[in-house]
Amino acid sequence: MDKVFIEALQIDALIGIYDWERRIRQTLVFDIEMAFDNRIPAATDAIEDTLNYKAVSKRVIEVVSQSGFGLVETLAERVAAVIIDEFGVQHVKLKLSKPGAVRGARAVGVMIERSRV
Ligand SMILES: Nc1nc2c(c(=O)[nH]1)N=C([C@H](O)[C@@H](O)CO)CN2
Repeated sequence: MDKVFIEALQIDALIGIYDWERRIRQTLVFDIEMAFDNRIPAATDAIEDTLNYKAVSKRVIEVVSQSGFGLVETLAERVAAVIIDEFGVQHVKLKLSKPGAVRGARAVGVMIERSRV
């Protein structure tokens, strides 16, 4: 299946389980792959026929900026659900990285894949 992707989308959010994390905003990084049949927009050359990565990015920024979960797992699940429910995506692969959360690691986080049921 073809994909539409968003790579290294950086968004500041309230995230984390520790007290000090509840008082600051941290930069999270999202890599998102969304299944989509690109032959349709390729035939029409019309933005209306695409899965618009700008529109998805804007909505993800909105959701993440307004969120305040403890775990990255919870936030990843919420973002995947929004992409599937609001943009009609059949399958999404999402990597949520939390850079600098663990000393010695460039980033930690989660990778999930979810499908429309
Ligand atoms: N699997 C997870 N492990 C941890 C998380 C998390 O969200 N998922 N969060 C933390 C802390 O918030 C950490 O990021 C602070 O450095 C620890 N482990």
